[in-house]
Amino acid sequence: MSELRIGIIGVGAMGADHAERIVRRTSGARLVAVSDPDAARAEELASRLSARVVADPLALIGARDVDAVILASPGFAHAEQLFACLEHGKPVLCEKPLTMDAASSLQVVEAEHKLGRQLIQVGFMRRFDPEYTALKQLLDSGELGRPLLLHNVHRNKANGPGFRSEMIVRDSMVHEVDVARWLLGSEISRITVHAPKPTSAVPDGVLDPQFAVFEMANGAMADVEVFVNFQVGYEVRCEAVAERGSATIGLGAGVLTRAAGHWGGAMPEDFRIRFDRAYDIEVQRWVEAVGRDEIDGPSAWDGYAAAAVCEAGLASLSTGQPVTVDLADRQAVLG
Ligand SMILES: NC(=O)c1ccc[n+]([C@@H]2O[C@H](COP(=O)([O-])OP(=O)(O)OC[C@H]3O[C@@H](n4cnc5c(N)ncnc54)[C@H](O)[C@@H]3O)[C@@H](O)[C@H]2O)c1
Ligand SMILES: O[C@H]1[C@H](O)[C@@H](O)[C@H](O)[C@@H](O)[C@H]1O
Repeated sequence: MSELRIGIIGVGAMGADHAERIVRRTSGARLVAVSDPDAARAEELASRLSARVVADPLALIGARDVDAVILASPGFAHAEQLFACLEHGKPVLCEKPLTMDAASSLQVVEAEHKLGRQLIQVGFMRRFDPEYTALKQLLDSGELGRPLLLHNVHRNKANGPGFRSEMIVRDSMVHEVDVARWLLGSEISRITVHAPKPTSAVPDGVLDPQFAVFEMANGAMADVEVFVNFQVGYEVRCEAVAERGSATIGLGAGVLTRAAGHWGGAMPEDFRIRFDRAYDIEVQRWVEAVGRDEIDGPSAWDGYAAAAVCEAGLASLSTGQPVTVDLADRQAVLG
């Protein structure tokens, strides 16, 4: 197969990281074009990585020498750019969230379904992280019995003052929404989001941290703490409790030391370090799947289901009450 020619839209933190990944660590793929309203940022990256700049993201999607697209623009730009990818029949790896709300996410699912081929993969990279995949295999093996509970912790060192309460649900908690659906093999039927008195590190009105409880359709439950201004470092943990045992991941990436009355190791600064291997595997497998005219990871439906849960989560956040998730019937939508 000839090399997959990739265009990247949005080259901020994540898009620039993916650009380096395509150029330096992905086989069978080549970066040909980038697009970003920050022209200087796009120019700098493009000249460093020998790609070209296309000012208009929709023109990049339509370009004849772009076989596939990585969307790393902010979530509010995804819907329009996804529809353009579908229109041009271009496979797309779309960073989460799929779109900003359940209704537009469902429209994306329906538009893709009409085409009769899966072109959209969503960037829920935990599904490619070696620790998460080992946990998934262990749970699926049945060795520990039926999974009953999932405890999740998701902490970021810091986020700018513009990172509002709803973004903590839609941009951060959405990862654990997908993890719970994937690890427990069930949709989330009800969500409750609580918030304690916020950390003094955030502006008035921002609810950080948040604590959510997911009730799964199969009777299991999951909880998640999301704290995006933890100040210390990046920490993502998950413990599954099953009938005959439990398993925890995310405790000790790297060397753990015992010295001077302390036990521990280094903490990564952010997601690019903690999930570096997951992103590499995600992108490599996506490139190979596109060559087979397939996707190999979270689908548009997974992006939509997560959006529907987050929408219910936002409603719960404002009242503290449980909110039932309004999810379309999968069979009716996808046949
Ligand atoms: N999977 C993950 O772990 C992970 C990690 C970080 C970010 N993300 C996702 O990646 C996306 C980008 O996040 P980021 O942290 O890189 O943000 P960022 O702010 O660092 O970068 C976003 C870039 O998009 C550009 N942009 C703004 N509007 C645009 C538009 N309409 N079209 C194209 N580009 C536009 C900005 O100029 C900026 O360069 C978001 O969807 C975010 O949720 C995912
Ligand atoms: O967009 C980012 C990204 O998804 C990270 O993986 C997550 O830890 C952050 O909370 C979020 O803001």
